[in-house]
Amino acid sequence: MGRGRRMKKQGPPAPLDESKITIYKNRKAADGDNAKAESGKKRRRAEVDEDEIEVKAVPKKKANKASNGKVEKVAVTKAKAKTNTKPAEKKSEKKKQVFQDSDEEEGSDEGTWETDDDEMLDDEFDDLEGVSDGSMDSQEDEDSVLDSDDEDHPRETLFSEDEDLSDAEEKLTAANIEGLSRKLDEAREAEEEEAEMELKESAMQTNIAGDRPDVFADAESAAQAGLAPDLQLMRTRITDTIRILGDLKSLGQPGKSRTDYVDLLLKDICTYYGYTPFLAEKLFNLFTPMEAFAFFEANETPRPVVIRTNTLRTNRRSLAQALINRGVVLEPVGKWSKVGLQVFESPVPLGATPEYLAGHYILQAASSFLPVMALAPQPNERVLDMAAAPGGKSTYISALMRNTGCLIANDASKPRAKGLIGNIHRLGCKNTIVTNMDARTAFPKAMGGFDRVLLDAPCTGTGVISKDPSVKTSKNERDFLAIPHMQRQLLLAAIDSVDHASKTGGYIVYSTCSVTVEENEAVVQYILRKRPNVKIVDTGLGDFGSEGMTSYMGKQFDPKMKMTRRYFPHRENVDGFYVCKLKKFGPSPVAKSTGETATSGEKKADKHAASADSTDGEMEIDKTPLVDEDGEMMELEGGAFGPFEDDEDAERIERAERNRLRRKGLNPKGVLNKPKKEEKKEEKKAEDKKEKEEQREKKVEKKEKAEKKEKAEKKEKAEKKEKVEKKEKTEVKEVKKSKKAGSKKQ
Ligand SMILES: C[S@@+](CC[C@H](N)C(=O)[O-])C[C@H]1O[C@@H](n2cnc3c(N)ncnc32)[C@H](O)[C@@H]1O
Repeated sequence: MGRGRRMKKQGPPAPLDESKITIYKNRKAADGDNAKAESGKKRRRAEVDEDEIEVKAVPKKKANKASNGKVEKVAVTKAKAKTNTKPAEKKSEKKKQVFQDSDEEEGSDEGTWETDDDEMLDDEFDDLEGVSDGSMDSQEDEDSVLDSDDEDHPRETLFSEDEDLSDAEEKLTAANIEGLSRKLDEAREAEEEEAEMELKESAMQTNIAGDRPDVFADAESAAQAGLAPDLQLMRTRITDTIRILGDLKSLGQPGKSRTDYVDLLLKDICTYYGYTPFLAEKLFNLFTPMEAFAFFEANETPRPVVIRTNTLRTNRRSLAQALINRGVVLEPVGKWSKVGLQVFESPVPLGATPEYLAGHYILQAASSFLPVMALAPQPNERVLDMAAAPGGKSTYISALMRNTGCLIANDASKPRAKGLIGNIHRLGCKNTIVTNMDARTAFPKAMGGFDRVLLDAPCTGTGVISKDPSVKTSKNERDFLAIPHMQRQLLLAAIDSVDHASKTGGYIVYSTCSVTVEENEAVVQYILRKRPNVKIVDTGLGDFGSEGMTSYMGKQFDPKMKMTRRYFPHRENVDGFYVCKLKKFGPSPVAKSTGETATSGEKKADKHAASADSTDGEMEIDKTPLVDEDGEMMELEGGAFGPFEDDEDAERIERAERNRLRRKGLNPKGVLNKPKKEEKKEEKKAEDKKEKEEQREKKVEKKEKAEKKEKAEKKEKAEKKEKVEKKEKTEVKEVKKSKKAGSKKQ
């Protein structure tokens, strides 16, 4: 799992600039060499002291030999060979067994491990405290993660009391300062050298040294040649175009506008990375050209493998110790979490170890810890996880609640709900009830009054393209209308299911694994308008991640949108994610037609509001100004940003559908009307069929009745006949008897 060794530590990034991109490329080019060099290096291994958990550095081979009695061959994934490797080829680098998807796995039942509960729980709750304190890790030098120089960074400290490697690695002592600075100098020199080489190389390829690069001529000649695109040249053109866009005045061709360059860049991005023009543009618009490039690049590499310690069964130190004993190379995921472990290398499949089967951990992307940390569920609360399968977040919630109170883990998909049940059993969550309902209509009708609700909404998945590259081509205009529509309905139901008077909570966390504004800030903006009884509050996730957007493409959002958090693969080296925390401070508004007032009982009001809003969107909103807990007027409308109306949505969806058909070369009228005619025909057919069936049923009934009657008549006849025969027989007998008696007398 050499690739794991190359993985960047998860944490805030260094600022992006052009040189960063060059470095990025160099790093890739150098990966091959580095990987080789590294395989020869000493590897991290550990031995665990009986009393104290200590991780000691042992040469890899030696450690393996010690544990297995022979030298194990440690798989080293080949680093990407060249910077110009086609992304599709890069992806063919299949994940190893160790990357098994926890979604699929239904675990065995509870294990028999006994752990020190207090210790585990303290560990976990320290974590939350740390989060709300806002103490976040700063970006750590990649080298500090990848290199395990035994002398400079004694591994004893890895899982020592504070459970954090980074502290130990960052600590300078008189003894190691010289070694450390020499190492840094060497690394910088090597990097500079490589950057220079790279520049020379790319200048040679395009003959642009010192000139205004003519990327258009380059593209044209490539098109004229009629050959398959040269990906190496295309990549160079992409970086050149980005460079030109950064200084159009001095680098741009006369007569060419910014739009011309952006169009060319988007075209190249579509070809190079394999996106549809629609999605490429949508994602490109989120960033500066240079950052967009970094984002598209990051989508081509897998994120680090992370496991979450299940504190209901063990603690992170014990788990790390057990896995290290199996030859797994790992380290804490970062200061921001005390339950996450980043796995660099594993000779055993992580989804099949005895610890896994005993429910000591779950394979879970680091970013998906964040919504649960923001939710901060407390022991003895009533919590709802609206879209819970396969249960990564539900099981974490349950652990934070220390298996007390009650967690409703709901999912609309039955097969996925089965996987959820499996994980809940394996991880030993005893405070959890699984339900299988459409949350849009089920909550709060079926259940309400929760202290906290998590809505980890179904989304387009633009944050997890590295895991599911099909998103690049499968998500269209229609999806970006229909999915946000569903997200809004779900979020309204989530809000209405919360008890605003909860003594401990009253919070809703909304999250998606998508980076688009339509699914994130725009959804939140919509519900702020529809539910003036909620406000955005701090997620408690500190500085990790970036602020939510307060404006986008000329639209303004609520200024508090800044408090929501965004995470990106190229910035934090985690899956793309969005987290928003809301506080409900009053009952949900009610429909005026009912004459019900907001004071007539919150649960009743919420229930009504949800059913009205979630189903038909016809509800009238009580616009009575609301003040927040501090007596301040709420900012509700989010400036110039227009409302999202359901009717408008329907129209947009129809328009998108018409465009889709036109693009396919079909006549929308013909196609869209056809189903209506066919629908009528079908309806008629169905009616006829039903009628026929009814007639047939009647016939059968009649027949059955006739048969019954006939049977009864036959029976009656037979009985009568029998009676007559019996009577005749007795008469004959009597006659005979009397005859006999007469003859005796004579
Ligand atoms: C992003 S996934 C949830 C992942 C989950 N929170 C976890 O951490 O494992 C979204 C889930 O929403 C479910 N879903 C989709 N529509 C739903 C609805 N109307 N009501 C409830 N669940 C829904 C899907 O079946 C899917 O499992």
